[in-house]
Amino acid sequence: MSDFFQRLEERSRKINSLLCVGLDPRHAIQPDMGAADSVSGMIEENKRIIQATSSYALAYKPNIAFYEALGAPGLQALEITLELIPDEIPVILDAKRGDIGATALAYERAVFGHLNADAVTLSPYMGRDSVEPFINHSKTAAFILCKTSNPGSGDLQLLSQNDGEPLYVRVAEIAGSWGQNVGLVVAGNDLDALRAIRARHPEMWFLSPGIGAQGGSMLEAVEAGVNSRGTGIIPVVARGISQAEDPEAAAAALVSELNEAVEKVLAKRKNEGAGHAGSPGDLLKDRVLSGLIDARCFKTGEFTLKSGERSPFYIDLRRVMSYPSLLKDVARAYARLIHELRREGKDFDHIAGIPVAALPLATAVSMETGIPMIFPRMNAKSHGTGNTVEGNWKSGEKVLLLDDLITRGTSKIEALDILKEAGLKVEHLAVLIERGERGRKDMTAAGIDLRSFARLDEFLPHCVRKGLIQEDELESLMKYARS
Ligand SMILES: O=P(O)(O)OC[C@H]1O[C@H](OP(=O)(O)OP(=O)(O)O)[C@H](O)[C@@H]1O
Ligand SMILES: O=C(O)c1cc(=O)[nH]c(=O)[nH]1
Repeated sequence: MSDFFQRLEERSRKINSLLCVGLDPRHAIQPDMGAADSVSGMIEENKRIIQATSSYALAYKPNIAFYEALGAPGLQALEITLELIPDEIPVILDAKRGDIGATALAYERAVFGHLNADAVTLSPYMGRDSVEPFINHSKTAAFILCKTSNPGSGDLQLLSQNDGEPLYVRVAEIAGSWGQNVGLVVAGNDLDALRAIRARHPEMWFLSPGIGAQGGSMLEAVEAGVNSRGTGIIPVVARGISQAEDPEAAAAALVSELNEAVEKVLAKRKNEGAGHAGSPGDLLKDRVLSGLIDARCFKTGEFTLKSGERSPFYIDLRRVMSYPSLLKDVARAYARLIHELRREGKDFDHIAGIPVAALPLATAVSMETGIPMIFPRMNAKSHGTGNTVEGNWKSGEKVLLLDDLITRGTSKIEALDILKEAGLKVEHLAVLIERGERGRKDMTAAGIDLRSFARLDEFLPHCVRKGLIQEDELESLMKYARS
C-alpha cells in the first residue's frame, strides 16, 4: 500500500471515521456578493467548518474551481484554507486535471509543490502520461475519475465496450494498472458502479461523492463499496455540513451513520460467509442469467441429451434469438471471453458456430466483435455447392469454435472433425453455459481449451431466486451436474 493510502487507513482507525468533508464555498457563483466579501467570506466559512469537523474528517476536499473563480484573491483564499487544515489531516484537491507532458508536470507542481496537497483528482482520458507526474511520489496519490455522480456521467462512462462492460469498468482496470498511488472516484449514488468496481478491485480506495445533497444513501453506498477491512470508501459530504446550522453536529451524525453502516455490512457479510453463490458486481452475468430464465430457456422434466444421457432439466438456448436485447447481452458475454483470449495473445480469423443452436448466437457475436463467421455443416450437402464448411474461409486459418452450451462435447468433436478436415485450425471453444464437469474433461482430452461464460452452479441459484426450482431441488440438480 502507498504511503498516502497507509496514512488514510491509519487515520481512519485512529479517529474512527471515513468521512471526507468538502470545502466548496459557493461565494463566487453567488451574484449578490462582491469579490472582497467573497474572499473573506470563503475563509471565514472554511475556518468555521474546519474547526467544527477536524476530529471527524478523514480528509478534506476543496474543489479548486470555487477558488479559481475569484482569480488571484480566490487562490489566496485556498492557500489560507489549506494552512488552516491541521497537518495530520490529508487534503485531496479536487482539480480533475488531465494533460500531457510539460503541462501535466506544471499541474503537478501547482498541486503537490505549491499547494502542498496530499492527493488530487484526475481525468484519465488523456492516458497514462497525463497521470504519470502525479503518481510518481510515494507520499501523494491520485484519484482517477471512473464513474462520477453527475446526471451526464453515463454519456461516456456507460458506453458499452466489446466485452459488454461499461467504459468505467475498463477505466478502473487501466487505472488499477498504474500503480499503488492510484485510487478511483466512484460515485456514492451509483450502487451498480460501486459494486462492479469493488468486485474487481477488492483493495482499492474509492472517493465517493454523490451522497446526501446528490441523492445517494450512506448505508447503500457503504454496502456496495466498503472493502473487507471496513475501509476503502471515502464518502464525501460538502453541503450537508456547510449548510447545516451546526456543522459539528452534522459531521458527528454523518460519522455515526457511516460507522453504523460499516458495522452492519461487515456483520452481514460475515453471516453470509465468504464465497457465497454468484459473483457480486458482475452485472452482465446477472443480466444474462436472469434474462435466460425470463425467456424460459430453463425447463425441468425428463430429457434425452445429445450424448444419449437422460437429464432432469434442459437449457434451451435456441429461444434466445426471439429476445433481441437478451441476444445482444449474450453476444457481449461471448465477446468478453474473446476479449480475455485476445489479452492472452490468441486471435481468430473466424468464429465457427455449431449448428443449429449456436448459429444465431455466433451471428450476433460476429456482429458484436467484427470477427467473420463461418459454420460447419453437420451433414455434408449433397446438392448445390456440396460445401462442408459455409462462409468465406481459407485452409490454415484460425477458428474459434462457438456453441451454446457444453454437456459432454459430443457435438463439438463432430464439428471439430469437419473443420479440421477442411484444413482449419481449432484450439479454443467458447460456450455460454457449462453444464457440468465432464464436458471440460472431454475437451481437454481432445486438446481443446474451453472458455465458458457461466457454469451451472452459477445459473441454478438464479433459477431458485426466480422460483423456478426449490431450494431442496438445487442440491440434487447440482449433484446430477457433478456426477
Ligand atoms: O456438449 P454436447 O454433448 O455436445 O451437448 C450439447 C449440445 O447439444 C445440443 O445440440 P443438439 O445437437 O441437441 O441440437 P441443435 O441442432 O439444436 O443444436 C446443444 O445445443 C449443444 O450444442
Ligand atoms: O446435452 C444436450 O444435448 C443439451 C443439454 C441442454 O441443457 N440443452 C441442450 O440444448 N442440449
